[in-house]
Amino acid sequence: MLTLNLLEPAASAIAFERFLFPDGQPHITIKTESLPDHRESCRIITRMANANDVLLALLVHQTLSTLGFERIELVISYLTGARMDRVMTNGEPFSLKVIAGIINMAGFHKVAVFDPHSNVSTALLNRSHAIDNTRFVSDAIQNDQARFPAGNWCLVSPDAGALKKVHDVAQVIGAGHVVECLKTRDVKTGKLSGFKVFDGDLAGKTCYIADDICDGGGTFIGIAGQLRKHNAGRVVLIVSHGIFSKGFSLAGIDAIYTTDSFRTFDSVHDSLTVLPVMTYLTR
Ligand SMILES: O=P(O)(O)OC[C@H]1O[C@H](OP(=O)(O)OP(=O)(O)O)[C@H](O)[C@@H]1O
Repeated sequence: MLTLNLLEPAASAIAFERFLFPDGQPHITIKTESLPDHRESCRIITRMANANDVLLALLVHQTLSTLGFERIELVISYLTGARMDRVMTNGEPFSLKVIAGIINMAGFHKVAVFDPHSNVSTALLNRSHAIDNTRFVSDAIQNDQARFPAGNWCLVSPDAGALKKVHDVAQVIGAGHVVECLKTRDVKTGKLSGFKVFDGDLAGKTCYIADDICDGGGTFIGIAGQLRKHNAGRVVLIVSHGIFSKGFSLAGIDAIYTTDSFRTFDSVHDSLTVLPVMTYLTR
């Protein structure tokens, strides 16, 4: 399908130029000479890491629609607001509902979201589906084992939110052992506590923690500390969306695998491997 690729402009079949006006407003000019005469369907691929990304996708939709495209699909590598999938505390917004409402107004024919935080994203976005993290997690484990051959290994679910997804991944990739963990986040302060590992002696197994997002990394530092108490071997973090707001050095984590779904990485830290998200967005 004809694609306008905001993630990788050089690979975009529909050519464009994008820039910011001096007041910060995003803008785009589509090179109409790159468009076919027959304009039926097309797809926009983008990250929605902030409000300007959301606005730009809507501007692109409006432009393509004006240029004659009837079926316009949207592929989102990272969806801002996906973590605010409920009203956390009285007086706070249900951000995901607001953002989904804005995207819905554009009337995309189909919307795909890479590893959304929860199924509330696809429940709120019209005609949407999730692209799961199975292929990414599988690639990360293969990549890691090629570099550090591991005898025994297990998949780790760091908290209740990740549990179902980790079991789904384990089934597809044939992971025999899933370690279930818990943490508690005080939604008023963001403070983490109560890290628990519901398993016995891990006997030096390599532990692959799989989750959607690493923000500050507190979840994974806390769980890695507990895994070590259970005699874990290498502890490896596999997260679809790497924010790394407090850097890439996470105590107790030996290696990190992520994608460029949320951000690009100018220089890559020794322990960090970035797999291109584009590989997982289209089949
Ligand atoms: O790197 P960190 O700063 O620790 O944040 C990352 C964690 O936060 C998110 O879950 P969240 O704590 O929002 O819990 P939830 O699954 O209950 O929504 C995410 O799924 C990770 O588990």
